[in-house]
Amino acid sequence: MNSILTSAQMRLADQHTIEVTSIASIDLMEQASSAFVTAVMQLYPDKNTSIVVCCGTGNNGGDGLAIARLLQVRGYDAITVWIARFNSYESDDFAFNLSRLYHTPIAVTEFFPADQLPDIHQHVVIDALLGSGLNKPLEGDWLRMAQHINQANRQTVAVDIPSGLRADGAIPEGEYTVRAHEVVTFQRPKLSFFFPESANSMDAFQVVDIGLDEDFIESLPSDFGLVEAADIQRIYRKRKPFSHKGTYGHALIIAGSTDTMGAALLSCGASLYSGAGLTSACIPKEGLVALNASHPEVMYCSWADLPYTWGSFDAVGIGPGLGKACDNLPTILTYSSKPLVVDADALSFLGGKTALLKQLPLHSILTPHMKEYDRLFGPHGNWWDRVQSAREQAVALQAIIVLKNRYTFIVLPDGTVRINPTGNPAMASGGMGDVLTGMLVSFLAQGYDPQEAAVLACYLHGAAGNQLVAAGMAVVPASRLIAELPRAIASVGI
Ligand SMILES: NC(=O)C1=CN([C@@H]2O[C@H](COP(=O)(O)OP(=O)(O)OC[C@H]3O[C@@H](n4cnc5c(N)ncnc54)[C@H](O)[C@@H]3O)[C@@H](O)[C@H]2O)[C@H](O)CC1
Ligand SMILES: [K+]
Repeated sequence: MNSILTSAQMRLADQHTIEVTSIASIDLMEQASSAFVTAVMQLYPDKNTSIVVCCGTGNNGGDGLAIARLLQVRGYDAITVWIARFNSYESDDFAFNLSRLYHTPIAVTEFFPADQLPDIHQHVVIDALLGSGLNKPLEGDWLRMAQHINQANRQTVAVDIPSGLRADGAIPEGEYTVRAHEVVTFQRPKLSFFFPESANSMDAFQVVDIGLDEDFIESLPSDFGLVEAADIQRIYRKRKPFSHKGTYGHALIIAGSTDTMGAALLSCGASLYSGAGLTSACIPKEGLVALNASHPEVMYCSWADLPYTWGSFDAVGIGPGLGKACDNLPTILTYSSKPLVVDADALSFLGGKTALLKQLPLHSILTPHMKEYDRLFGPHGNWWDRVQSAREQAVALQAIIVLKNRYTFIVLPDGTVRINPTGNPAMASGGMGDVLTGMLVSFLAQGYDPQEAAVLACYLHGAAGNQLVAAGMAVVPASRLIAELPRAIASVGI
């Protein structure tokens, strides 16, 4: 897992690296700028590309000055530098890099107020106004400069973070920032990149290594970690050579109603294709023909039989398309001390029912999207607050909350958060959540503990979607994703 640091922790890592590896801070800036330039050269290989580097006077601006010089050294000869001199502050490394720049042919223009800014005719803008040192919203000259950059509508690449975007904490609605097509960020992604509100500030980001001490970074306590392929390799257990259906558990999906049988079928299919030894469906009888036609391997279990058969299931998921039958949830909760996967209609049913929520078996997995989450635990004005609330609820309920989005937040019972990086907009369509539920139940049935199952299911769900997009699909329907799951699993190990 790649821990994600707050801006204060990033500064610590910066200072630590300077002290322990005895690298001077100006040289660390040079390393960061060099890594940035390598990324820019890949984005814009044509050395005739005209570029304006807009610099503040702190270390983000210092990076900008070094980037301009290094680009010129590497053959880019249409470089212009603008400096936003909106106050008297300048960092030492900014000042040093400015003195270096005067030995180059690069044109430097300093702007005192921001109202004399010339039109931007360059092809690319490099945004080095403000970085992780941001401590208040953009206003006055800074705001005008950011507006000027955005109105020019050029290819914009931000250094470390779009100017005006905070690295962590709530992003207030309408907060103005430079809008970057690409952010080349140093050493670790910033937490705010994973929050939907950052979509107003950036299209994409890439992380470049600038040589900070990785051991130190990983030793810092962090509440947020980014799931990596290596985590999945560690969690995933290959199927055993002498094994049979009993080895991989029995999953039960309680789902579907006359009008919403598809949700049940998708969950059952996902359980089957994620490798559960057996999958049973507790669905209305009207769904049997469809179930047999779509997934003949899946068995049927009636509501009446549930009390007697309950003990034979290794894992149970409840909710997709369940409709009115959610009324049975309180009874179901009396059957089991095994963790449940609770999704969709079952989550809506639990909304406001605090006593019932507390009866959920320990380490149950709740899989709300934003609206379901707010229905469960009350409205939230922004994603930061929602995630903080999910951390409190996960601790209080000793549950795992899988808060679904472009980057799904997997909130663990100790209050820490794993951020899932896989998935893509081609997957944004109905039924995807039902598939995730089936996968979660399947991995639980196979003996993964709930935290492992949550990380594994979210990652492979997105990975399957990514594989289909890589194979040329612009849109990925949920039923197609199911068929891809075995291949996504195979990419981890057979
Ligand atoms: N992480 C690392 O190890 C490295 C980071 N580098 C770069 O350094 C910046 C952070 O630099 P810093 O000097 O701390 O802050 P900024 O340049 O972001 O800001 C300068 C200064 O501006 C003031 N300020 C903050 N917010 C506002 C505002 N809204 N309006 C006006 N003024 C504002 C405040 O006083 C700040 O101190 C990081 O992003 C990287 O780009 C290193 O170069 C390499 C190592
Ligand atoms: K910036």
